[in-house]
Amino acid sequence: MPLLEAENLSSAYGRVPVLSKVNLSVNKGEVISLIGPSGSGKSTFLRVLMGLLPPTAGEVRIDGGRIDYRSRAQLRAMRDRMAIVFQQYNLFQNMDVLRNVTIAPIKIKKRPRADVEREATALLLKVGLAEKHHAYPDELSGGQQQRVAIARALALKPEILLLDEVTAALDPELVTEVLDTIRSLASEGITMLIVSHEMAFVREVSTRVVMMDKGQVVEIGSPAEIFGSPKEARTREFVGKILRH
Ligand SMILES: Nc1ncnc2c1ncn2[C@@H]1O[C@H](COP(=O)(O)OP(=O)(O)OP(=O)(O)O)[C@@H](O)[C@H]1O
Repeated sequence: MPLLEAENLSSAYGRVPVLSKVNLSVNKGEVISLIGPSGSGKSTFLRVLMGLLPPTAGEVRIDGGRIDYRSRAQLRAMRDRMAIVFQQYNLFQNMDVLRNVTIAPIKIKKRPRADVEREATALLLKVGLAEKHHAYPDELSGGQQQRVAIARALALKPEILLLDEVTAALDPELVTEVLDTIRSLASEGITMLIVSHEMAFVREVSTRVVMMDKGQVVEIGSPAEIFGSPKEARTREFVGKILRH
């Protein structure tokens, strides 16, 4: 059974429709990338999956169970199984790196500090920041801050990690270090949904690629299919434009 499914999922900001009948199923261990033109609804799709925006039609299922977006308990349970990292890393400026990573598991999940700090140390090593436990965000580069944000998300032990254009705000020379971190998470088998404009990276790391346009899923395929022999004209056009860049 898929870990996460969206079936005929539609959503809107107020009266403006943004997602229209989106279907996707995500199996455990998959790395699925969402691509498509600006404004095609990729971020909105992640927001609905994270429970930040309700569907207007259709449904989301986790382990086969339909999420009732009117139930606070169900939303909380859903968010407990996922973590999202945004383009803006939004670290707590008045806390050092270790505290940024440990605060939610300690304060919200009420887990023992010693366990959480031990895990955080391992996570900071994994994202290449073992030396930076006691640095403050303003002492770090954008790439380092984004890696702290990824460690902070992983500290919540999500079953699915959602990454929303996490390298888009970074200077080009800092993008690689963040992509390297994501690549190593992918090789560990963490289930991920990625929105990214880094097409070479998407092609390399994804198990499947979802092409979106105007709030709809246009095509889903392997990276080789989507980038090498897309079936749909809109995919061909988008991929062609991007690859010519
Ligand atoms: N908070 C909001 N309120 C109203 N409309 C919004 C809001 N956020 C996004 N939109 C609109 O919803 C549509 C889809 O936006 P979304 O951010 O999901 O697209 P995207 O594919 O992620 O684009 P990008 O690659 O530029 O981030 C766009 O037309 C956008 O203007």
